[in-house]
Amino acid sequence: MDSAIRIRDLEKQYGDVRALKGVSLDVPEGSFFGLLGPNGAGKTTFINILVGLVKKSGGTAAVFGADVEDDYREARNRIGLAPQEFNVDRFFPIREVLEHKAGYHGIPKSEAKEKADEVLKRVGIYDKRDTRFDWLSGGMKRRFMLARALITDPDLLILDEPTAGVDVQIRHELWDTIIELNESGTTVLLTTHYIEEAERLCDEVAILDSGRIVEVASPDELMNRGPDKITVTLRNPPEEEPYLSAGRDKIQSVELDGDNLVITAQEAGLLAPELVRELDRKGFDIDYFDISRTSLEEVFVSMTRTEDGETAEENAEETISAVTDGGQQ
Ligand SMILES: Nc1ncnc2c1ncn2[C@@H]1O[C@H](COP(=O)(O)OP(=O)(O)OP(=O)(O)O)[C@@H](O)[C@H]1O
Repeated sequence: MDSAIRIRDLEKQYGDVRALKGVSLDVPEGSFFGLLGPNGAGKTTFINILVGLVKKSGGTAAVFGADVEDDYREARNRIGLAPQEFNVDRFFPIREVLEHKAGYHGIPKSEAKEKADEVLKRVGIYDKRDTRFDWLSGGMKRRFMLARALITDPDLLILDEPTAGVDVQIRHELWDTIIELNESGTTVLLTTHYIEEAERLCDEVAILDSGRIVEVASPDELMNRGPDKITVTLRNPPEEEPYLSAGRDKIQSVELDGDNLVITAQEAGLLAPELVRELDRKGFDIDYFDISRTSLEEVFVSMTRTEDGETAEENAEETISAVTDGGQQ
C-alpha cells in the first residue's frame, strides 16, 4: 500500500529545544492513524511541518509523494486540517468563512457556496450557517473546524484533538462523521489525549515521546502486551493464596483479597478455562469470574513514563550543544 505520509529522519529544533529527534514514519493510504504522546512530545510540531506552518530542521516529509517544502502547494492541497486552537475569522457568518476558505484554495465562487452548504450539512450545523463563529456552542465550534477541514475534499484529514472539550454525545457524533469519511477513502491522522478515542477509531497508532517514535502498532497489539487481571470470587476462599499450576509461564502474581483471588497474567483469556478447571479440581466454588484487559491508557502511560519520572515536556527541554537554527519556526 502507498503511503499517505512518508517521513524520514525528521528533525525540528526550536532554539535549544530539540522537538523532533529523527522521526521516521509511514502512514498508509486509507488508514485511520493515531499519533499519541504526552504534552510536549512533538505532535503539533509534526503536524505543523506537514502543513507548512513550521519549517523542518532536517530529514524529509512527503504527503502522497509531494514533498511538504519543495512541492508545498501540491502537498497542502491534499490536506484538510482541523487544528486544536480555534483560528477562525470570528466576524463573518460561518458559511462565508467557508466560502472564503474555498476561494483561497481556488474553488470558483458558485461552487464554493454549494460546497460550504454541503460540508455544513455533513457535520450537522447547516441551520447555523448565518451565525458568527463566536456565537456557536463549544460542540458546534468543533463541528465547524471539521467542516472547514473538509471544504477542499482532502485526501488526508489531519485532526488535532478534534473532540477536545465536547460532551459525550457530540463526541460520538463527531466520531461517526469521521469514521464515514475514512470508510469512503479519506486517510485520517488523529492526535488525541482521549486514549479511548484512539482505541475505538484507529487501525494503527504511533506513540511519540520526547520527539521520538517509541512504538507503532495497532491498539489491539499494544493492549495484548500488557498483563490482564482475572478476579475470581470464591464461595469458600482459602486462608492463603493457593499454588496454581495452570499457565504458570503466563501468571505474574496471585493475590488473595478477602473472597477474591486476583491473578495478574498475560493473555488471561487463553488461561481462563484451564484456571477454572484447576480451581474446581482443588474444590473451590466459583461465584464470579471476571477478566479485565490492560487498557491502552495503561500501556501508553508505561511507554511514555521516563525512568526518573520526568514528564515528556520537561525532557524535551533537554538542550543540545549543536548550532541551532536561531529559533526559526
Ligand atoms: N515555537 C516554539 N518555540 C520554542 N519551543 C517550542 C515551540 N513550539 C513548540 N516548542 C517546544 O517543542 C516541544 C514539542 O512541542 P509540541 O507543541 O509539538 O508538542 P505536543 O506533543 O503537540 O504537545 P501538546 O500535547 O501539549 O499539544 C515542547 O517542548 C515545546 O515546548
